[in-house]
Amino acid sequence: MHIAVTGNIGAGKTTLTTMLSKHYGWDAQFEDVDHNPYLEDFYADMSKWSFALQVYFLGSRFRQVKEIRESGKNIIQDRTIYEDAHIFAENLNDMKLLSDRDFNNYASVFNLMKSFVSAPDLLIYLKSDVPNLVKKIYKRGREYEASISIEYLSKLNQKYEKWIAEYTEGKLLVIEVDDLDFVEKPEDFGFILEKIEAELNGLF
Ligand SMILES: Nc1ncnc2c1ncn2[C@@H]1O[C@H](COP(=O)(O)OP(=O)(O)O)[C@@H](O)[C@H]1O
Ligand SMILES: Nc1ncnc2c1ncn2[C@H]1C[C@H](O)[C@@H](COP(=O)(O)O)O1
Repeated sequence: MHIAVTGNIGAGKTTLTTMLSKHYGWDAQFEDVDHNPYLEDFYADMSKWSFALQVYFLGSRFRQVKEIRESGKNIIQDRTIYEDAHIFAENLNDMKLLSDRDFNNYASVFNLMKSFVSAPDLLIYLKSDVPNLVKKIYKRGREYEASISIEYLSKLNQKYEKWIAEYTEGKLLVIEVDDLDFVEKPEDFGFILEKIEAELNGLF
C-alpha cells in the first residue's frame, strides 16, 4: 500500500510522515532536502537555479516512484511527484522565474514519466493557511528558507487548492491542520489516525 502526505512548505508533512511510519511500521520515503545540491542556491537566486532544481527533484522523486513499484511494501511518502510539476514548476513559470522554454522542456519529460507513476492508494492533504505556514517554517529554522516570501507561499497555496479540488486519481483525505497540534497533543494525532483508518477500511 502506498500512502502519500501532501501540502505546502511547512504544513507538517515530514512530521506526520515520521509519526505515521512509526505508528504503523510503514517504510517512510522523505524528500531529498538535506543533501540537495541546489536548494540553498535556489532560494538565493530562484530565476538562476529553478530549472536545475526542478530537474533534480523530478529525478529524485521518480527514483522513489520506482522503489514504491518494486518494493511491494507499505510505504508512506512525504510529497508526490505531481506536486513538483503541478505546483512548484507551474508556479515558477507563472512567476516568470522559469522560462517558457525551460518549463516546456521540463513538462515534456514529466509527461513521459507520468505513464510510470501510479497514484497513491490514499493522498492525505495537510491544509494550512499562510500565516501558520510562516510560523512553522520559522519554527523549523532552515536558514536558507528565511527568504521565502508571503507571495510565494500564497501562490503555492492557491495551486494546492486548485490541484486538490480537481484530484480524482485516488482516495483523498483533507486535514485542516491549523487547529491541530498532532506533535504535542496525542488526542489530535488520534483524530488523524481515526480519519485515516476510516479511509483505509477495506484497503488493509
Ligand atoms: N500540527 C503541528 N503542530 C505544531 N507544530 C507542527 C505541526 N506540524 C508541523 N509542526 C512543526 O512545524 C515545522 C515544519 O513541519 P514539517 O513537518 O517540517 O513540515 P513540511 O514537511 O510540510 O515542510 C516543524 O518544526 C514541526 O515540528
Ligand atoms: N519541486 C520543488 N520546487 C521548488 N522547491 C521545492 C520543490 N520540492 C520541494 N521544494 C522545497 C520546499 C522546501 O524549501 C523544501 C522541502 O519541502 P517541505 O515542504 O518543507 O518538505 O524543498
